[in-house]
This record gives sequence, structure tokens and C-alpha cells, in this order.
Amino acid sequence: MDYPGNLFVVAAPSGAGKSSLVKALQELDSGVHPSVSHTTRAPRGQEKHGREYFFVSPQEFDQMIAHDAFVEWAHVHGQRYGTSKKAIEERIAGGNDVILEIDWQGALQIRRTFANAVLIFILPPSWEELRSRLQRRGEDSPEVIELRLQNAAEEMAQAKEFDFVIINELFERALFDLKAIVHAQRLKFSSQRRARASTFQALGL
Ligand SMILES: Nc1nc2c(ncn2[C@@H]2O[C@H](COP(=O)(O)OP(=O)(O)O)[C@@H](O)[C@H]2O)c(=O)[nH]1
Ligand SMILES: Nc1ncnc2c1ncn2[C@@H]1O[C@H](COP(=O)(O)OP(=O)(O)O)[C@@H](O)[C@H]1O
Repeated sequence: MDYPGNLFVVAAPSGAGKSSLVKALQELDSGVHPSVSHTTRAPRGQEKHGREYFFVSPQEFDQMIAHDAFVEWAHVHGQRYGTSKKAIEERIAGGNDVILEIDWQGALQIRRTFANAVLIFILPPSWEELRSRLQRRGEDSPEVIELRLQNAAEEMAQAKEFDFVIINELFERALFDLKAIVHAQRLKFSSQRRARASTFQALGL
């Protein structure tokens, strides 16, 4: 499917810093709209329904699947997470840019539906740093942290399937890289559209 707005997909193992980077990007660039996913997991700390996620019961999630309401969904860390069609289609059809923070399985599903989506993978600089970020964040129990670290190896093995890989060592550097990717994609598409339009005009089409 081809839409006038750009679709950016950011994936990373838990604790690599994707939420912090996407939030910082939005503060700098109000033209990138976040998509709010649905999840069956419980809210953490300060999370609010409708802001970080729509927190739903397994039954509500099943109903959404039955009604074909998701563009993609996946099992992650023992829970289900999904992007609703409502969360993105109207926005990109209206020419707005949307950014998704989802896992690698969802990212590859998105690419199958939206061939122009830009897939970005965030890596931590080391295993030690990944563990210590999860611990410093202080939102998950030791068991949940262990599960997330166990899953991280399989997730990181998918990085090579993505269009871009950013190493989040120095936060400002990683944010700069993310901004550069967003900016480059906008230039590419707006200049292509302009070129196409003027060629069409010149050819009298
Ligand atoms: N496929 C898919 N994955 C999602 C979606 N929303 C969030 N995720 C992923 O689910 C995983 C767990 O997210 P979360 O529980 O918020 O933990 P975090 O990664 O530590 O922030 C992360 O890899 C998210 O990117 C979604 O709509 N679809
Ligand atoms: N470059 C960085 N250096 C040090 N700490 C970071 C960096 N990026 C993020 N963090 C911290 O690491 C923790 C995990 O980041 P978060 O954005 O929640 O990760 P994710 O969304 O990928 O699970 C947070 O406490 C965040 O403040």
C-alpha cells in the first residue's frame, strides 16, 4: 500500500532506549505522530490508558482480531501487542508521518503491508549496559528483566533485516541519527513527488 505520509518503525530489545528516543524525537519534531498500540500487559508505573498503550483484556484483544482491526499483532514477552488500523491509516492517508514502536515480528508484518515503511533497529552498546538500563529504569521485577534479556538475543538477530541500525550508546548521538533518517526519508519522497509531478506536466500527462 502506498500513502502520502511516511511510516517509520522502530524496534529494539527491551531497555535499549527506543521509547526514550522516540519521545525525544517527538519533542523536537511535532510532525511525527506516535501510534498508540493495544496490549494485554498491565500498565507500569506512570503509564496511562490511551497514552502509552490501550490496555485491554485478552477477550477484548481476541475481539479486535476477530474484527480484523489490527494491521499487525504479535506475542511478545508472554503478552500480546498490536497496531490497530485506526491508529495509523487515517493519519498517513492524510499525509502525516507516523512512527511505530513495535517488536521485530510486527515490523516485518508492517513492511509486507506498507512497502515504503522505513524500518529502524536500535541496539544497546553491550549486554552489560542493556541489563543495567533495565535495572536502572526500575519498572520491572527481576524475573521480568531476566525474561526480557533472554528474548533480547533472538530480537537482536533480526537487526540485519532492518533498513537502518542505530547504536544507542550516547543518547544525543543516537537521537541525531534518528532525526537524520526521518529527515532523509522526507526529502527523498517530497523531491520524488515533485519530480514526478513536473515530469508529468512536461509530458502533458
Ligand atoms: N508487534 C508489536 N509489538 C509491539 C507493539 N507495541 C509494543 N510492542 C513491542 O512489545 C515489546 C514490549 O513492550 P513494552 O512492554 O512496552 O516494554 P519495553 O520494550 O521495555 O518498553 C517491545 O518490543 C515493543 O516494541 C505493537 O503494537 N505490535
Ligand atoms: N543512551 C542512553 N544512555 C543511558 N541510558 C539510557 C540511554 N537511552 C536510554 N536510557 C535509559 O535506559 C532505560 C531504558 O530506556 P527505554 O527508553 O525505556 O527503553 P525501551 O523503550 O527500549 O525499553 C531508561 O531508564 C532510559 O532513561
